Formats: sequence, C-alpha cells, structure tokens
Amino acid sequence: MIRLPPLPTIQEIIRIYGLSARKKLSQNFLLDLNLTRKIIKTAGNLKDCCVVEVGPGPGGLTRSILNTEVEKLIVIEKDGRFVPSLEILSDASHGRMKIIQGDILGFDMSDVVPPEYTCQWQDNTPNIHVIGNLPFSVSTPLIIRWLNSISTQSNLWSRGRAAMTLTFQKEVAERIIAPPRSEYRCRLSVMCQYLCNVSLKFSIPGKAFVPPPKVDVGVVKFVPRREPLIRQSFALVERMNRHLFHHPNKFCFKSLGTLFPPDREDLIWTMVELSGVDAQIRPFELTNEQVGQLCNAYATIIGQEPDILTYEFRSQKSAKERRQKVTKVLALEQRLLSSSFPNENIDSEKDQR
Ligand SMILES: C[S@@+](CC[C@H](N)C(=O)[O-])C[C@H]1O[C@@H](n2cnc3c(N)ncnc32)[C@H](O)[C@@H]1O
Repeated sequence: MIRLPPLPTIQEIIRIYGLSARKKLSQNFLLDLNLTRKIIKTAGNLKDCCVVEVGPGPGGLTRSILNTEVEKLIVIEKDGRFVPSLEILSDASHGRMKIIQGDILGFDMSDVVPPEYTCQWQDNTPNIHVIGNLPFSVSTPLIIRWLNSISTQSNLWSRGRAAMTLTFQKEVAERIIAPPRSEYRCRLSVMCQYLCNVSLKFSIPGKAFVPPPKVDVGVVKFVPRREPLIRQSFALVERMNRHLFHHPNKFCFKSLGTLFPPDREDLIWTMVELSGVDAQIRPFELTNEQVGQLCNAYATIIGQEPDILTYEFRSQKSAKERRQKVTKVLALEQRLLSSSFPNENIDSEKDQR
C-alpha cells in the first residue's frame, strides 16, 4: 500500500494557510481522520480505481483516499484558497492526484476520467467512484443532476455504473433511502431509488465537523441499477413525482388531479384504470413500482393527447384562489377522515424542490 510521506496535519494546514470556513460554500470540515477513513472504507475496495472527489477543501478525506491503493484521484474544488494545501497532497501522491479548481455543478466528469476505466452498463460497476463530503448548499440539486445523467448514461455515467459515496444532512439522507410508508418518504426517495440502489451507511454527529453544522450528517452509498425501476424519461418521472408528492398524505386521486385541467377530470380515472393503482392509496404509501405504473399510464395519455403535458396546475390559479381552495379542501378532509396517519405531520417537500 502506498503511504503518504510525513505531511503537516490538516489542522496545521488550516492554520498555515489561514483557511477559515466560508458559510456561503457550506464549508464544514471533517478533520477527524478516523471518520474520513471510515467514509472511504464504506466506498469499498478502491484498489486500481479512479476516484473523483467533490469539494476536497483542506484535504481530510483526500488523505484517506490517497492512503488506499487508488490509481488516480481527481479533486474538484470551487474555492481557490484550498489549492496550495491540496498541492502538498498532490506532490506527495506519486503522480496519482490531479486538482481541478471549478464548480461541480455543470462539470462533466467524463472529461477528466480516462476512457480506459470504462465498462459496459450491464457489466459490474467500473473502477470509478465518486466520493464527497458534499456542501449542503448544493447536495440536493447536485444529486438530482447526477440522477438525470445516470438515466441517460451521460456525464461520468457514460463510463458505466459508477458508484457514489456522499454525505448529506441526516434528514435528506433519511429521505433518500425512505421506503414506502416511511415518514420520510418523498419525491427524492423515488427519484433516487428508481435509478439506484441506495443505502445509509452510518451517521456522523454535527459536532464532528469544524465548524459544526446544526444538523447531523448521513453517509449514503448509491449504486446505479442495471435496469431502472421506471422506464420513462427522467423529466416525466420527475413531473409525476412532483405532482404526486404535492399532497403526500392525501388520497392519490387528489395529486393526480393536479396533472390535468379542471375540465378533464375524466383523465384521472383513465390514469387509475390504466395504472391499476388504487386511487385511495396515499402517495407516501406508493412503491417505486406503483409510481412506475402511474408514469406509464401518464405516458399513454400524453401519447394520445400531447397538449396535456403543457398543463401547469399552479399557473391556473392566483395565489389567493389557491390558498382559499387549500383551506376549504383541508377543512373538508378533516371532517371526512376519521383516522389519522403515521406521517400526517410530515414537513412539506418545499425545501427539496
Ligand atoms: C462540507 S465541505 C467539505 C470539505 C472537505 N471535503 C472535508 O471533508 O473536510 C464542502 C467543500 O465543497 C466545496 N464546494 C462548495 N461548493 C462547491 C461547488 N459548487 N463545486 C465544487 N466544490 C464546492 C467547498 O469549498 C468545501 O471545500
């Protein structure tokens, strides 16, 4: 195993370069090398792998990656202040590490991962891994972008089913892995799970970071599925989930109604018939497969009536009208529903969208 020569500690590097954390870039550093080692172990065997690390910062995780038998490490960091400290690691890496100063949002990782690491999609996962203690500010938009790339086998995923080991706010991690009926089940759960096998590996208390965020952190591993559970375009699946989880705890027909103009209520029942999904199930109870059945039914309807796709529920009413309607419906439902449900009080998914 290649060992790094003696280097200044991460704490010394932070002091030498005056690297105070920037809140705007969600900088919470992990300086405990036992924890960085644990994250890297979770990623699996990195021998002969090409790893892309997102947001290396002062380089805590980076050191642990370099201490494996990784063949190539590409780090992508937005904040140029970290480049000198990363160069210390790069110089000690026996030519294995490349530093890119840039923004990961919109970055095409296939430009920097050599083609020799490529595997066919149906093969085992390639020797490519994405690792990152992600900045909270970009973690959800980033994973949505990457899921889109997985669905089209583009960006890094033109090189095969590259796995990812990433950190998220604990609550976001819970949402990503939430099974049907979980209080955390939301559209992020379905979007992640229909394309990837996802697992929450362990949690890290917020106090382990410098400076400590107010929340704990979850380490999640994503392995792209050979076959997605839903065989429709990412845009269609995203649209369906956005509408379904508009009312996660109400009967499905209510959410489905938001897909169609008010004078086309008949299409709700066509959807129900085509999909075979019970209209009185609640969105948070739906399995990924059932969401897939709804997506297929919606695709059939759009195939017959393409104009339906341009219908935007929100644009049809003024905010005041919407508020009045929501209040009225809520009052009505309150009266109708005699029993309560496990996640009646779940937070809205607004923060995820
Ligand atoms: C939570 S810190 C993690 C730092 C380091 N990996 C660690 O574990 O100590 C997130 C890092 O991502 C960087 N970052 C923030 N937004 C970024 C972006 N859009 N592209 C690339 N890096 C970004 C920050 O500058 C910071 O270094």
